[in-house]
Amino acid sequence: MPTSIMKHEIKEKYMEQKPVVGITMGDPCGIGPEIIVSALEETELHSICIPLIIGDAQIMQRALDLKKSSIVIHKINFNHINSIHHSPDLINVLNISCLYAETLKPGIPTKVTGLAMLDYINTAVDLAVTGHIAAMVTAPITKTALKMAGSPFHGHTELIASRTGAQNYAMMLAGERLKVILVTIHIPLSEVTEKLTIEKIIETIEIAGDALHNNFGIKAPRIAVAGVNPHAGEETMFGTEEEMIILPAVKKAQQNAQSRGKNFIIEGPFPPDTIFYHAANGKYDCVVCMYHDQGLIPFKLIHFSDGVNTTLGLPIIRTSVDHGTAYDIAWKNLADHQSLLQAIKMAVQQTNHSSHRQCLV
Ligand SMILES: NC(=O)C1=CN([C@@H]2O[C@H](COP(=O)(O)OP(=O)(O)OC[C@H]3O[C@@H](n4cnc5c(N)ncnc54)[C@H](O)[C@@H]3O)[C@@H](O)[C@H]2O)C=CC1
Ligand SMILES: NCC(=O)COP(=O)(O)O
Repeated sequence: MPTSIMKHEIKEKYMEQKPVVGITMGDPCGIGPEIIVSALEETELHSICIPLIIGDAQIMQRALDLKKSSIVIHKINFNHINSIHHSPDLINVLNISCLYAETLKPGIPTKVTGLAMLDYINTAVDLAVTGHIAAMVTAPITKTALKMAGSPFHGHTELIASRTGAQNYAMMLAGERLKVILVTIHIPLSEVTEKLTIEKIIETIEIAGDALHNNFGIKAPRIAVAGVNPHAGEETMFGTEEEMIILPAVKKAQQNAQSRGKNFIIEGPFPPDTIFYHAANGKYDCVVCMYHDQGLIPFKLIHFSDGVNTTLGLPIIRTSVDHGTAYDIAWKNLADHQSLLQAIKMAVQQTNHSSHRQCLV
């Protein structure tokens, strides 16, 4: 057979194949299992990927019952990790825990559920690192349960970074209109200013620029850097962090971009009360935020239902819902699955854009 035809056939086959996306089940007492079922009922999802739920088959069955879904569980264990099926009528579950659905209380975190959540996340990371899945998507966990289970990590981000050995990583919340990236993540507000360093801000700006270019396909990313004080300090009247830390970081990041041939437009520090308005209206592709709520409050005002949380700077692809476990509505069939759907789509998109290993079955 001529080589050109063989190549064509191989390419055709490759195109038909879809990335396996591992979806961690999250907190069994929260909305994770039910939003996973709702997302998997969207047939469009099955045209772009093969979902593999990393969790608990019995809990997933209970979620299917809650949603009155006709999808059938295909239970997989570790020894048969490659026996994944591709059909919108079934749901592949890598059965990691055995939590006995009927004993779980919706909305009540426990050490046992915390340990299970940790297992799902660690397993997904390992599967991604070894190339068994192309990307991992996380359903929400409860940080208290993680703590009860003895984990030193505050959230997925820190845990996954540690397990993959990533040193320079950042949390980005991404939506169509607004993207924010955080210099500090899960720390008390009272510790924010002491944790801000020129190096950390430069690193976050550069992670943002690379991700906007490589993962989101933006040729010349426009990055706005927020101040931390009212009116960005206003000539040090309301704080010195802008003069002493943020402005030098912006200047150095601009120099680095120029000397490395990166087409980044980096500006700031800007007064935090107006910069999000400009970014959401198209002037910037991303706002670099000094602390968690500075970025997440404007982000969730715009993107609560369809926003995606993604960890950048990892050797694997990880996206997540932007919301938490919503204990107040858990197991009541009220939760919106749009954020999870977008997170899965973004993970697939990142497998197409990035140099991360593709996993296809
Ligand atoms: N990706 C993750 O694993 C995240 C975990 N968390 C954790 O979740 C737990 C609860 O956090 P909260 O601050 O209460 O935030 P939350 O996002 O769980 O809930 C806040 C409000 O939004 C509503 N809500 C959240 N998601 C919804 C959805 N999909 N559909 C409809 N309504 C929804 C809830 O009912 C509640 O009224 C905490 O332990 C927190 O640390 C919070 C954010 C992200
Ligand atoms: N607000 C974002 C959040 O708490 C999620 O954190 P992580 O679990 O993705 O690290």
